[in-house]
Amino acid sequence: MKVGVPKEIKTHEYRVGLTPGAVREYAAAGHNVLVETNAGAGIGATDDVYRKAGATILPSSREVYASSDMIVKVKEPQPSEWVQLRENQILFTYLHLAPDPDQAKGLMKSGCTAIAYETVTDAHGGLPLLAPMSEVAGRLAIEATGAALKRYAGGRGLLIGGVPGVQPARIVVIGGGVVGTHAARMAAGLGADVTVMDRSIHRLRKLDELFEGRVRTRFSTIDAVEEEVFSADAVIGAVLVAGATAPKLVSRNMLSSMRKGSVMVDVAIDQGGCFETSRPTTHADPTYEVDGVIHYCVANMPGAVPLTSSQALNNATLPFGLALANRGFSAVLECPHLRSGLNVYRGRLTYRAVAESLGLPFSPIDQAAA
Ligand SMILES: NC(=O)C1=CN([C@@H]2O[C@H](COP(=O)(O)OP(=O)(O)OC[C@H]3O[C@@H](n4cnc5c(N)ncnc54)[C@H](O)[C@@H]3O)[C@@H](O)[C@H]2O)C=CC1
Ligand SMILES: CC(=O)C(=O)O
Ligand SMILES: [Mg+2]
Repeated sequence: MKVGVPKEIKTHEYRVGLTPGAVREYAAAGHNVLVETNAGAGIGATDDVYRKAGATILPSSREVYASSDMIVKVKEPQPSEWVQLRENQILFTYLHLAPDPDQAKGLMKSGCTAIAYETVTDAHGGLPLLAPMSEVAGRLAIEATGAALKRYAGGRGLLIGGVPGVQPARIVVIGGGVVGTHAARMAAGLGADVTVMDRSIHRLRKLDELFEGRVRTRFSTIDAVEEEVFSADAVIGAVLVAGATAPKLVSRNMLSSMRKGSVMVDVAIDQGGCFETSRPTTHADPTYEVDGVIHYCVANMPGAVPLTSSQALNNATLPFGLALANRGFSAVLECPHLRSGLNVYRGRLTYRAVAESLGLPFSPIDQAAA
């Protein structure tokens, strides 16, 4: 199969769909990998490094889209990319369609077969292609918190861990999955006073065992969220209902009872965000203020550390990408985990939570592919 890797064009997105190491694996399996010139610049991988790994370098994304049977990316295609996708072409990347009707319609119109990393499943009930970037984003969320809490950035002027004799920051993490666990680990490691909230008692039990008393856990009800948020110096939004728009757990009204200069980091922003006042921001201008509360809502946080992130992402995507390259659409029909990844097929939405969030018709894959 011809596998295309365009350069990412989202603002400050430095990751790349296939690292040179992954290209070597595809080439060894007999595939022809077409890489846009400079696609690996953000991770310091030159065109020559890609050539040595077995890739053919093409001068622009136009040639890559025109010549490839499958496109492997990181971020959702931008409008200039929707129009280059076509029927029978496989798109393998993050999509986050639920809060993005234009993207969904763009992909439907293209006729392509779009598999979203974030809804591919594994045998343990996890999301193996979301997990590595959630690990990165969870850890970065605490770095973002530390930066935003600084006085010159508009924050309260608190050091996350305090110092002996002075209390640390109170950090509340809503959602105790992968992002939440990694945020809690970083925050506790810095000496913060950390509470993780979740609707899953199973997750709370796991976290209680994992952190051995260094992190408090709390079942997430409306009352409990209110109480925790009002006394927090920072709130991390880390909830997910796979494929669907994130539930809004912190309302605009609640902000007026929060401390001025406190910080809200909405990692769930790529699914629309779990705070009513969240709107997507970029690494170029990551924060804004509402009612004296600093908001950080960058939708591609791992793009800031592309060396770590591209490697971690490729480790996870490689077996699925190779299955797609080896068997084409049959891999989707045969593998239940890739099947869960299918969001758009020949103009139809094939993921129920996405269709419901967008208020558009849902077509089960068997019906869409019949
Ligand atoms: N902004 C960025 O750059 C990135 C954003 N993300 C996003 O972060 C979010 C979280 O991802 P993961 O941690 O991997 O998901 P996950 O599925 O591992 O964890 C989500 C947790 O939220 C909990 N939850 C669901 N509804 C809840 C509610 N109403 N109240 C409290 N808890 C609730 C679930 O029980 C689960 O434990 C996703 O939207 C993901 O796309 C992930 C990576 C990068
Ligand atoms: C998960 C995601 O949206 C990202 O890594 O940018
Ligand atoms: Mg994102």
